[in-house]
Amino acid sequence: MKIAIIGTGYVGLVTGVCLAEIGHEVTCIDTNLEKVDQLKKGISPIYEPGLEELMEKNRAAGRLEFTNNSIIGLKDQEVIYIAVGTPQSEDGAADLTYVFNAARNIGENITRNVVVVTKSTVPIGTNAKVRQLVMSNLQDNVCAEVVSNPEFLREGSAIHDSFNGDRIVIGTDNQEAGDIVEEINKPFGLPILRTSLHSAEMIKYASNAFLATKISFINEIANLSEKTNAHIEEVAKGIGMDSRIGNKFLNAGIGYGGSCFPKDTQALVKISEDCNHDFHLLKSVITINENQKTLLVRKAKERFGTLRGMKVALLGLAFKPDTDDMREAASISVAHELVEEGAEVIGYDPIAADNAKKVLPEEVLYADQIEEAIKQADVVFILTEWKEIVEKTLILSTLFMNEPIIFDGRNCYTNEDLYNLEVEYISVGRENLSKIRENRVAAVI
Ligand SMILES: NC(=O)C1=CN([C@@H]2O[C@H](COP(=O)(O)OP(=O)(O)OC[C@H]3O[C@@H](n4cnc5c(N)ncnc54)[C@H](O)[C@@H]3O)[C@@H](O)[C@H]2O)C=CC1
Ligand SMILES: O=C(O)[C@H]1O[C@H](OP(=O)(O)OP(=O)(O)OC[C@H]2O[C@@H](n3ccc(=O)[nH]c3=O)[C@H](O)[C@@H]2O)[C@H](O)[C@@H](O)[C@@H]1O
Repeated sequence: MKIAIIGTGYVGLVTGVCLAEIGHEVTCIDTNLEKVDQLKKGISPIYEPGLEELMEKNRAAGRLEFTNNSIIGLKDQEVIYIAVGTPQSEDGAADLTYVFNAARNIGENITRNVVVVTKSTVPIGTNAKVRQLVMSNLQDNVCAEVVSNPEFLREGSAIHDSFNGDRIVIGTDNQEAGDIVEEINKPFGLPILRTSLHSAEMIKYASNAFLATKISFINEIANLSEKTNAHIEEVAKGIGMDSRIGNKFLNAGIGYGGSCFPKDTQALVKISEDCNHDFHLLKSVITINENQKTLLVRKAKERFGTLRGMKVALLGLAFKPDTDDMREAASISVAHELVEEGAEVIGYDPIAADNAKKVLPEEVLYADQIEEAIKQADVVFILTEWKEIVEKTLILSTLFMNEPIIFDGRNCYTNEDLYNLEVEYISVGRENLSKIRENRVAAVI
């Protein structure tokens, strides 16, 4: 099938690469000339293990190309995907400017009947507006039908998720258009759910809101576990063994960040307000998450009294491992609070440091190596559980710090990992593990 994709950001690129991999002829269009030039040279604008290799394989096979010219890109296409950004506007709503521009662009440039497939996360009712916009901008005597096909991939494992996801949702009020999109997706071999347009749009927001709720819930249980001497990993394991609850997304820590959970939860609150519905639960999820981001700063202040003049190494700056994405990363809130408290901040991230420099306070210094960050530090904060950070932090802190002290926002270590090491270790939702060790040692003596 001949397919165009409007918007070659993260989702557009991954969608294009995966559709080409299953045999379709794909043209990815983007208005950002610099991005298109990079892509034509085989350079992905996003860090994701394996993405560039798959992109190159399909470009070489002639199934994948990139352009910033939508007249050429949209000509003779049978199916056009919209994968442009839907960022958060000031009032919390999804900003649909890019989606509506893409819809107008489609209307102006299509030369045959098309199916327009929306991958972007959009509020309920948006796809109907997309169809109206396409139809009211047509230059030729052609027609367009719309299908909502929300995306559920995770950053850092997007290619894997596309071939191993739990479901593909195809929402449309036009049976024939839905059949075409179903046919396109069959080679992925995943369960396909057909729904109405509105239900598909709602499924995407409800999925992200539910996952965010799970995280805020486990974080509240973690905060309570600290006050009641329970151990959050044991608690999470115990509740997760109930198949009705499930064991995923129960990792307590310093909250969720990224390009989607924060903006999509805000957008769903705004969608609710617009229907005169007060979504109490989701508003609490957002508030809990905001508080959780700076939990380590509060713990450090409690431990030291003041952080003024202390050198704090922030290990891991991206919102999660295996990505260079800094959008809504906890490190932003943590670095701002630390600078306000008068601490000196040394940031380290294996991949995201360049992006971090654009969003962290200018007072933050950066280390090129994890060793360098830890050597300079009085205190270490773990913010992102990169493999390198988990493997090296504990041992390097004991080697290079006079009085090693680690505040771990991602619960990377167990009591066994700390065994025999002279390090003070403070994590989330667990009794101070180093204290447990001290008590055991005292008991033995
Ligand atoms: N990033 C993620 O992990 C996921 C994102 N989504 C949703 O997918 C959508 C896209 O997200 P990202 O890929 O992260 O966005 P992004 O911001 O990385 O990329 C959007 C791209 O669209 C381009 N663009 C904007 N208007 C255009 C136009 N009229 N014509 C051609 N190109 C245009 C921009 O230059 C940019 O390259 C959003 O609605 C997001 O909520 C859904 C699931 C996962
Ligand atoms: O709509 C989207 O953009 C995507 O948002 C998330 O994907 P992503 O943001 O890439 O990353 P996740 O792996 O879901 O992690 C999000 C945040 O939650 C945090 N998290 C995750 C899981 C957990 O148990 N605890 C926890 O704190 C992570 O550290 C991270 O900051 C969803 O998982 C995807 O299904 C969805 O398509």
